[in-house]
Amino acid sequence: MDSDSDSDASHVSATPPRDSFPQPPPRRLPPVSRKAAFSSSSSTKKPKAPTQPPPNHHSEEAPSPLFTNLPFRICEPSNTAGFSSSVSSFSRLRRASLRSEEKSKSDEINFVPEPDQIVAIAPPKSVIRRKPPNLITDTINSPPVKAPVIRRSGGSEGNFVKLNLNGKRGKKFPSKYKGISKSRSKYAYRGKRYKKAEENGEGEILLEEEADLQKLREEEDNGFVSLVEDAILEVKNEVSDESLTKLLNLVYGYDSFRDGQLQAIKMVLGGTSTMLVLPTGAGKSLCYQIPAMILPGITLVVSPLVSLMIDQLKHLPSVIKGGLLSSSQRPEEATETLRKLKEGIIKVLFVSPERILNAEFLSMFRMSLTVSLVVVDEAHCVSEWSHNFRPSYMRLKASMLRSELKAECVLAMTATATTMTLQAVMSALEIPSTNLIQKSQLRDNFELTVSLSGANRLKDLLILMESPPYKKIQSIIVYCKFQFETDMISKYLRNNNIMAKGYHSGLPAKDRVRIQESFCSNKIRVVVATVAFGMGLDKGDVGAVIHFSMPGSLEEYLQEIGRAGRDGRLSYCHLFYDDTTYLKLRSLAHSDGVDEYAAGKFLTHVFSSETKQHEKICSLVIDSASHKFDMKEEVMQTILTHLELGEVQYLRMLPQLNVCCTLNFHKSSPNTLAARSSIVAAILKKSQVKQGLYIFDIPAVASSIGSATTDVLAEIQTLKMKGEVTYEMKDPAFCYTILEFPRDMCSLSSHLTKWLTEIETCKVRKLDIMSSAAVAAINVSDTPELTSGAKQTLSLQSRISEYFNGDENCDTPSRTTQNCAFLRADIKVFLQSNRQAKFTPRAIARIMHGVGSPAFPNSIWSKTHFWGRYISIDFGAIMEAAQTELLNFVDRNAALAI
Ligand SMILES: Nc1ncnc2c1ncn2[C@@H]1O[C@H](COP(=O)(O)OP(=O)(O)OP(=O)(O)O)[C@@H](O)[C@H]1O
Repeated sequence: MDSDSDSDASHVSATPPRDSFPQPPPRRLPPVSRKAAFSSSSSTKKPKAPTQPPPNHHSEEAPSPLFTNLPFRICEPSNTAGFSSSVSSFSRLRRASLRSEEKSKSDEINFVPEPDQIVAIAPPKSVIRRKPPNLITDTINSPPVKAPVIRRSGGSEGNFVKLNLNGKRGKKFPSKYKGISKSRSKYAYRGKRYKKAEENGEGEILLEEEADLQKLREEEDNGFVSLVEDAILEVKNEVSDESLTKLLNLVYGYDSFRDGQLQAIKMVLGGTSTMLVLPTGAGKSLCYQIPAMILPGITLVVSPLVSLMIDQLKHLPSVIKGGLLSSSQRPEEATETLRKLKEGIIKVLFVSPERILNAEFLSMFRMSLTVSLVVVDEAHCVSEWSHNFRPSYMRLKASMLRSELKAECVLAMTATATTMTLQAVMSALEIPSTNLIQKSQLRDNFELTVSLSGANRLKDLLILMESPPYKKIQSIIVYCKFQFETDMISKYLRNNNIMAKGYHSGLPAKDRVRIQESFCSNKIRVVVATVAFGMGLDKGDVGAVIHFSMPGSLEEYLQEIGRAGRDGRLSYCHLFYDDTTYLKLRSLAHSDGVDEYAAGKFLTHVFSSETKQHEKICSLVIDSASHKFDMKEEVMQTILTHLELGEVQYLRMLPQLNVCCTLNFHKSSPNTLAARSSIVAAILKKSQVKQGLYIFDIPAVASSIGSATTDVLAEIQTLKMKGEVTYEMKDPAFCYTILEFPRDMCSLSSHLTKWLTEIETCKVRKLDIMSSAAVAAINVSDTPELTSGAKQTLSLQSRISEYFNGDENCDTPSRTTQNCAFLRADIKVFLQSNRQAKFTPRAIARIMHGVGSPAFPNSIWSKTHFWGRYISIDFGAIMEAAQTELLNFVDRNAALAI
């Protein structure tokens, strides 16, 4: 997304259409009933108190008179019934920006979960409640007893991830255990007492006192650990509701499981691969954390974003030791984690999909480690029909997990999957349909409203935020689509005395961490963010999520509103809808599409005759290939991954590399070094010498002597350390070795194009469905018995339910038109005035939609007055018209040439 992820597509510009759509009349906004968001599992439920409405995030107030001028009106929530969810239960290829998020974060990650650094001690009673991070359910009837938890001096939390960006070690995240800070300040005070006491000659007495205290602490630590051990043993002896609830209570302080948790935990403990669909904030993490305590081997958790992994690691209870491995980690960090894994210190390992099947990782598992459970978090990423397909998730096919990791049990978890996505995920992970646990995908503590927004959306936002209930809400996220919008909106809000900060993946990691922390500690009231903010964010008291721009799909909408109301209280989600944003997003949805012609050219290059040597290391320089085939980097990567992980394994991907190296010899002569090293000899043989500098292609050198590229890199690094050489590397490239040549290149390229076109169509359909749900909510008919907020909520709830449970492929009306009288004439003029360029129908359609591509970048093509002119005409229709005009153009020129 990364999103993580979080691409926010702001690199692509699209000009607004000349003709805007006629806009439906403005509607009014909402009230709704209040209801607790979660229900606990039946077996462990305490007798429920009569249903209480969830408390609001604001104090109630009459609607502001300001609202009379608005295109919408916000009413106070009433106790209207009908809020119970009848609902059961991004396909942008966002790898580049997800990677950039991973890269930028990698330098900041410093994993230091020392064993036994934190020890929580329990009172000598049998039931201790750890501080529950979030008191969500109405099932937690009694206030948790505070455990007298003490952290050993100098220790850190069990799974604390250091992001020591401001140099204030250990102050980045608030302690999970409030008691800890108290005890720390007690010791700080004791330290002062020591100084004084030493001065008074009483030092020895105090030292004795301290030793006693230390002993007591250790005894208490051991007390808690042994209590947990006993509870684990009890579950091992008999997996029952009682034994599991006891463990839950002891470790997390919760009285009961939420709906779906107990069932999932029991299935996993029974070794049954399970697909778990629970809404955002429902507590999916607990469904692998508890089994991880009980199962004998390691629990591997595959996560799409490093930021998400850090977050999950941070939130592991201290009794579960965790670790993290990602491709963006520094080698020392990875080595340290691997050491801890080998020593059995780590019980839960978070790993990126890229790392999970890497050779070093696998060899370790084959030799000594047992995997009891593989957890596929955000499992929708496995499917190309999801809103957030990650090609690297294709590595997680059950057959590969079985053969490579000997993993028998898989737990796949998501909050947002349509029936089609679920089927694809379950089939890839070989989870039988009977092993599906699916609860409503939408929590019922949301008031969902939509209003039509015109040219002055900023003003609309301000009016909304200054009106009840938003006025009194302490914690708000405003989502927008483009990075520049985050700065613009947050500045506007600040100028209007609302404490707001912008957040997007382009910000330095340090700033992102600071903003998230300030938001979590309520120093910032509003974060204005792109999709980069939020995944996994577990801040209980976010009271409102406002969509300044519409999301690209109902899945994205659900994920983003899912940041609100995680404490179970009624929360408010408002969406500003406008046709301009819808059309811009629709155009962008076409930016990853590929024509058969381009796919064929690409495949021919990948399997070019030069590379017809098995096990030869081939490379594809990203920039030049991207320009040559007019394909974005992430699209090329998707195709290569498909060639590696599809039905036939045509190639094996190798780590990406800067392939062109320029070497300067300083001390010994090149020949002297070549006599000592076969790698240097190969370098001399394969180099072009320019002005005394040796320029060579690393994969070519490695292939010539049957070595790996990493060996060549290691050799030149060693020479550099000895002062023998200096070097520079450029041209990042995909590297691969060919395992099998396609027998029929044409059918392979047509198969690939069909697949990529289906993904493109799916993405556009998701956007149309989102738009249609928003417009339906705006147009919801007036019925006197319900307030407009309640009606809009019901309308959106039913659309969401239909979408996630029904047929996603059903026809959804598009808000684009099929043709325009001047289109073909304009394409003709465009071709005549740009005779020098070689266009494809897709390239012309992109220009007419105002979408840049590697070969036709905005920086150049946005200057033509055709740029974005036909954004409201269906992309496919423009491609067809362009195809006809291109053929006419070629015929005409051929005739002229004769
Ligand atoms: N049985 C329970 N009782 C009370 N609180 C719980 C329970 N289980 C989990 N929680 C709390 O619910 C919150 C959300 O949990 P978690 O982060 O696992 O949700 P999630 O389902 O993974 O959400 P998302 O999909 O948005 O990441 C956490 O603060 C967690 O401690």
